[in-house]
Amino acid sequence: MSLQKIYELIDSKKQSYIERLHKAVSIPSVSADASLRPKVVEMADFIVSEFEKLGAKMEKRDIGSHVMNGVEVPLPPIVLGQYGNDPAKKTVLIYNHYDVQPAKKSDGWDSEPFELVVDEKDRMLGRGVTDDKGPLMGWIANLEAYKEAGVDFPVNLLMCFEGMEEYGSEGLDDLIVAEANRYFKKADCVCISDTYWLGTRKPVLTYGLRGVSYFNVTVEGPSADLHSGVFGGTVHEPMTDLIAVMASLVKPDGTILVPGIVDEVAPLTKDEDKLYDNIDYSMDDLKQAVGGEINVYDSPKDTLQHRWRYPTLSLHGIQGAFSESGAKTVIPAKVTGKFSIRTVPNMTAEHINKCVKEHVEKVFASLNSKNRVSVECLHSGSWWISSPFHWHYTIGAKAVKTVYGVEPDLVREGGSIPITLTFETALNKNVLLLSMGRGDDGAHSINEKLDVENYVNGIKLFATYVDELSKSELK
Ligand SMILES: C[C@H](N)C(=O)N[C@@H](Cc1c[nH]cn1)C(=O)O
Ligand SMILES: [Zn+2]
Ligand SMILES: [Zn+2]
Repeated sequence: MSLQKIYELIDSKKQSYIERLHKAVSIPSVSADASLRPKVVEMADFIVSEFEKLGAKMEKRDIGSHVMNGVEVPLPPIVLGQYGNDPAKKTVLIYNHYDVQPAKKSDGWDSEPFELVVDEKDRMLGRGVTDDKGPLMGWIANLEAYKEAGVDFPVNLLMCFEGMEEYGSEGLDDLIVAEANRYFKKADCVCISDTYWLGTRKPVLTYGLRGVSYFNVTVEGPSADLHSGVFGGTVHEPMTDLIAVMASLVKPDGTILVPGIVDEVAPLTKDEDKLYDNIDYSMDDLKQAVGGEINVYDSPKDTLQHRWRYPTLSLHGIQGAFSESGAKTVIPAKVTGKFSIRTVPNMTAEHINKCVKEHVEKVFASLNSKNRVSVECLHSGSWWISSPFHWHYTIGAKAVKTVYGVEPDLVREGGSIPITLTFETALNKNVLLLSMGRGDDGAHSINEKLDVENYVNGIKLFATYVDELSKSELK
């Protein structure tokens, strides 16, 4: 009965939830841009103030600084929080991130990325709406809904929000390990909402993530950019060398060409293969999500296996290269290629680093260039895999069934949340990934969106999840 009251209240407060997300989106908390670091801190302050208004005890933990492009920059704080401390109640630790990927209107957005708009299809557009400000605002709305409905919040909440997830979660590991038996001691389980449904129709529970190792490969030679008419063909050009190195990493069909990378990949067993048989996903879902018929594999099974359980290597960009419109005839003096490898069980960061370094140096040597090359791993985070048959997933599935009327699909995610494994191992507690947005939300892309329906139902899902957790025997 009280859940029904909360659902009605959530429905009636929809507009105010959209307004709160609007405010959050208007703070460009881009962790990868050092000049926007004050905005990341402003976002932390916004979260603290919203939770404090509801009576939560919040604090900001300073975790020092890091070096970005040769400059020392303060890291944004980790926001910790506590709501309720009743020994008779269960305690869940929630994690979200308040930083976002970079975005510029000129990337191809139809609207200003840092101004939330609701379109005619009732979709909210703006950077971070689905990744991960919508889910974070969803938790605030959940607390608020219980309070306004006059219903006692059924569990104790511990909170951990970071502002560096999109940049390798720097500094968070140490804090979690240090606080595992202090701030986080009472946690019975961990809930992370930073993933998406597989498609657009069916809710999911996510029990696996890939890891990520992100690399810079830099080629430099001349002391300054050169005129290509004067020097072209008479000097070794860094960009030509870099393109040769980048092209040696991966085939157009996605096959990784770095020797040794796949050596540690766990073989696919028959039982694991069967898990892919009944998942609600079609080639059309892929086409819709990417906006074109550009599939490498012809079956959903192969597509999902290459998203979830095989490594992939993607090329992201070249820093220092001419990239404006027009026709500048320059030979760039120093260029840095960026690529990442998504990792899976049982790959290790050490082995990947070694393989990449050896390969790049070998390919570069074969070019007989007089330029210099260097390789750097910017960050690496581990893959994570759990059991979807744990009691925590059972209550998550019950909550999904209550809100959506269907059993969730049990899925893995091709993306990475580097801190998940740290939570699981340091706290020795189960982690559940509870998704709010849909597979076509366009996280990290232009026109990132979150359907208002998913936002509202996501808030109801959080409300139902804490209710189910309060009734659970934790086994
Ligand atoms: C799945 C999650 N919402 C996400 O987007 N994670 C990022 C993490 C990351 C790592 N390096 C940079 N960002 C991702 O998977 O790309
Ligand atoms: Zn995210
Ligand atoms: Zn992200």
